[in-house]
Amino acid sequence: MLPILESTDTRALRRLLDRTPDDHARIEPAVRDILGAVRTRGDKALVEFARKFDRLEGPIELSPAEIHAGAGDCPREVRAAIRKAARHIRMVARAQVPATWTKQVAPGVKVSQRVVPLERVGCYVPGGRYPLPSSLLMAAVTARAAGVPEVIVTCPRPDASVLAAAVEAGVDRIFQLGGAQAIAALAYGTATVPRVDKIVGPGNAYVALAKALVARDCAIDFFAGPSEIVVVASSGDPAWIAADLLAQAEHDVDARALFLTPSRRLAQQVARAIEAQLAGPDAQGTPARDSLARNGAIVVTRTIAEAAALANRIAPEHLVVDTPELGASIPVAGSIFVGAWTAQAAGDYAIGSNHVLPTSGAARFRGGLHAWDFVRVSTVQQLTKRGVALVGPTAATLADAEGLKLHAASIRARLGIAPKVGPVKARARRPSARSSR
Ligand SMILES: NC(=O)c1ccc[n+]([C@@H]2O[C@H](COP(=O)([O-])OP(=O)(O)OC[C@H]3O[C@@H](n4cnc5c(N)ncnc54)[C@H](O)[C@@H]3O)[C@@H](O)[C@H]2O)c1
Ligand SMILES: N[C@H](CO)Cc1c[nH]c[nH+]1
Ligand SMILES: [Zn+2]
Repeated sequence: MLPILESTDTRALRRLLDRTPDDHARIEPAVRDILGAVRTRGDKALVEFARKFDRLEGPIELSPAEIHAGAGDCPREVRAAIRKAARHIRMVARAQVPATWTKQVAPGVKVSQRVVPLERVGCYVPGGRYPLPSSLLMAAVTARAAGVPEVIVTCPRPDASVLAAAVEAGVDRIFQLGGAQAIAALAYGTATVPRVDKIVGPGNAYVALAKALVARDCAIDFFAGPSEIVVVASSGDPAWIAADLLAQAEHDVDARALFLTPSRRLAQQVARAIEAQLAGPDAQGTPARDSLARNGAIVVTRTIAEAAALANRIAPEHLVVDTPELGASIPVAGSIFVGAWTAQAAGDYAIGSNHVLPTSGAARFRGGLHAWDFVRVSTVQQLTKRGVALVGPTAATLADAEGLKLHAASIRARLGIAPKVGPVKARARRPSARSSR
């Protein structure tokens, strides 16, 4: 039975909150070794790791013919679902693309926002335990909606559904690579795998940590590791709450599922519902029981406000609440699911919102994958003679205040104030083409 903790039990609570489900320190040396090996030995190391961890047979890259043939093996109803989910994700992603605009700051002073897609992105698609075509759609459809011309996918074991999703999203190349080795290949490039501008997508602890370690050399989206869910509610159907918790626990033994409630009765009902559902056929052979035993809990709080404050401290990937007001009172979460009808797992697939989300507290500083992850937003500025006359003196005064005389001079030159010059030293005469003529 899932433990029911009291929020007044500060020791137990601290153990729960301080817990890092994906134990970075334990795996970091192995991840660093893999990154180093791929950096120095390229494809040779890639093939060794892919054979060792993912039983790769055949070449690393799938040909376009193999991709299309594989996609054709995907059942028709799954392909239709992929198409519909992609349509929703595309709709949301298109609405997210930042706008270009021009602002006349003052007469002759123009500032524009320019939005240019990244040139080549790498989407990591998990495939260790389950094939996740939905993760491919979330990353690649969004990249395409933002206008990225070259979209590359790595996936340790792409099955027919992943290949069908790749065709739907218009992916350019697929490499059968997983784990830290796939991340190293995308970040540094090898003879076979081209280096990308940015790596996006979720994965297990090895993948998420590898992304964090290459972030010095290659842009990444954010830390998107093992799944997390925090349900905060004082009312609701215990079986539905239990089902939402179990759904995320199903992903990984490192996944984390918590239920925070001021209602002791609901806490007990949810604990019983979890036990009943774990005994059912769908839960057999999944990591859900182990995941809950390691990282799951139900916490009975004194008030709903205390539960909300606790959730906010956790900064969960998925936050599920029973009312919109409660959702609004918890600003720190990757993605928020409101009301009993909003099955959180529907958002994993088909609502259109992105399921690639920050974990391990990364929701403190950002939300999920977004069209702006795939574009460069820069400003373009242009002054006329009148414009420089308007802003130039202000800029030059600030440059003087900073002691940056050459900054000031470069501006005043445009205001008709010639830069100060000193005596020019006579250069030693060297025989030159001109003097020898
Ligand atoms: N945060 C999000 O947005 C989000 C979305 C979807 C899935 N997820 C998470 O993605 C993860 C998917 O995990 P997965 O394992 O099924 O697939 P995965 O593709 O992420 O990881 C599989 C790879 O891990 C590597 N690996 C496994 N054991 C290793 C070891 N001992 N040493 C070195 N490398 C090793 C292998 O190379 C293998 O290819 C889950 O944790 C799930 O919760 C997160
Ligand atoms: N829940 C995952 C994000 O943590 C996304 C996913 C993909 N497939 C099923 N679920
Ligand atoms: Zn999920």
